[in-house]
Amino acid sequence: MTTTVIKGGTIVTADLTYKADVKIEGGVIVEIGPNLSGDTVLDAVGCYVMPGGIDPHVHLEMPFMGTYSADNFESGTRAGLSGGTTMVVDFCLPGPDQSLLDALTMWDNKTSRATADYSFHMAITGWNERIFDEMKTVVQDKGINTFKHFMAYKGALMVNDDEMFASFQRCTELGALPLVHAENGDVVASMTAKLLAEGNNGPEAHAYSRPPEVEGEATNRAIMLADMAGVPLYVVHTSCEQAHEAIRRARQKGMRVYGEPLIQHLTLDESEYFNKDWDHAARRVMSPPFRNKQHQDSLWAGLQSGSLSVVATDHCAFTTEQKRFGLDSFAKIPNGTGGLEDRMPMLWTYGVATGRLTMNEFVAVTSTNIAKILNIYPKKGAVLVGADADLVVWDAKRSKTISAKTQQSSIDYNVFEGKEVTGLPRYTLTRGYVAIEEGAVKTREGHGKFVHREPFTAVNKALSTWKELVAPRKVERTGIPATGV
Ligand SMILES: NC(=O)NCCC(=O)O
Ligand SMILES: [Zn+2]
Ligand SMILES: [Zn+2]
Repeated sequence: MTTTVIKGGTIVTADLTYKADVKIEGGVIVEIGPNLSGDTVLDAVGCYVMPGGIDPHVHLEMPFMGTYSADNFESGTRAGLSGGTTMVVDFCLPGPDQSLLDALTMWDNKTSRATADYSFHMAITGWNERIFDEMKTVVQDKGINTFKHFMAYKGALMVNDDEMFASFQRCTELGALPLVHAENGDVVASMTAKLLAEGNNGPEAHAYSRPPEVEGEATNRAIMLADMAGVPLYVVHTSCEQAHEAIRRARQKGMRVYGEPLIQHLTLDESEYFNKDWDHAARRVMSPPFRNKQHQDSLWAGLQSGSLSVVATDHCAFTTEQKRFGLDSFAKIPNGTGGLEDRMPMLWTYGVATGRLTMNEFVAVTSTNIAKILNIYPKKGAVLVGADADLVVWDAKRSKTISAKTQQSSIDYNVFEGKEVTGLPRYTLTRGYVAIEEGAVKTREGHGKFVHREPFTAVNKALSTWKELVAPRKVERTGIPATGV
């Protein structure tokens, strides 16, 4: 078997920075040390060698709001690799009354052209005995240990508290981790109707219909339900202080709750919605919406202090033409933005280069933390012997101006258009294959493989042991007074 050596670089992991070469054979790391040699040598002098990024929140070819998100598993994973992301996790969304397993077959069928590894979260969009039963198959046979719950999108993907609580309890039994999109869907529906009735139909009203309180309330509710079910919780796209506060408080009380801010919320603010150009504003419509600077500061602080764990993208890209479905009503603008290609360079530029994050924290929040949360560490998220050679050779001096004209995503704009980023891959390797080389795209369609994820043991077991210890117990009494005396 041929070998590849990444030579002369500085390895940066979530907890270490040191000079060493990395030798790869058969798609995995086989040796780390000085003066290694191999059949192919990749020059990493002056660069950092880091675990490839993992984006745990993407929607490729997602059926949503009467259309499909524009990037598929080929263009989406190609965009990811181009920016240093070597694995994505998409969401399998069963339709009303659809079997989870049938939905999974549909999602499997979308992936044949994936250029990087991927996995799925399974969405729970209703509740019945079949879902209860199939969750076990999903976890034990299909390699999926995460279940997503939408607390918003009333009349579509949304589940109610009783359904969500039942699913959380099932997650406890199965060693699975529930995820929530935390916005109060009833309140959003009511505010949307009011805004439209008052003639507020532009994209800016999307933000008015989903204030931070809507997110804070739902985040807190989900945390309380998870605590009562005795299960950890992962909150996707945490965008504001109210939601962050709920997560912070829960973590201080010892609860295992993970928060995931998006690169968009960290770097773009609500002023985008007041742009006079309808297309500009509509292209940035996503849920939750962009917030103000105070909320952004809160998210950065969360990443620094560890109360927030992961930076994702929620990549769900719609073309301008698709966004125009909502010309007469913001409620019909497909929700979602792109970001897969830009997450790592944007976070490096606005995080590491500004001193807000260390390089090791960068690796933690783009790769290692989520690998641990998803139970795929150290196969992914690590530079260790035996780990998959999903690696990025990061050139902190390489720069570019983000532009839709040169991006990999198939849409016709980029929400980060015009931003100067410094810090880009020199090479991106997916299981040892060099897919990106000095900006040249050499991705291989069909190279990407499904990443099987085993159920959780440690945290779920600890929580259920504790729950059992403090479970309600009937007090056996003697000398009970006779009735009627
Ligand atoms: N976030 C968004 O606006 N679109 C994608 C679906 C979701 O994650 O809520
Ligand atoms: Zn969402
Ligand atoms: Zn999403």
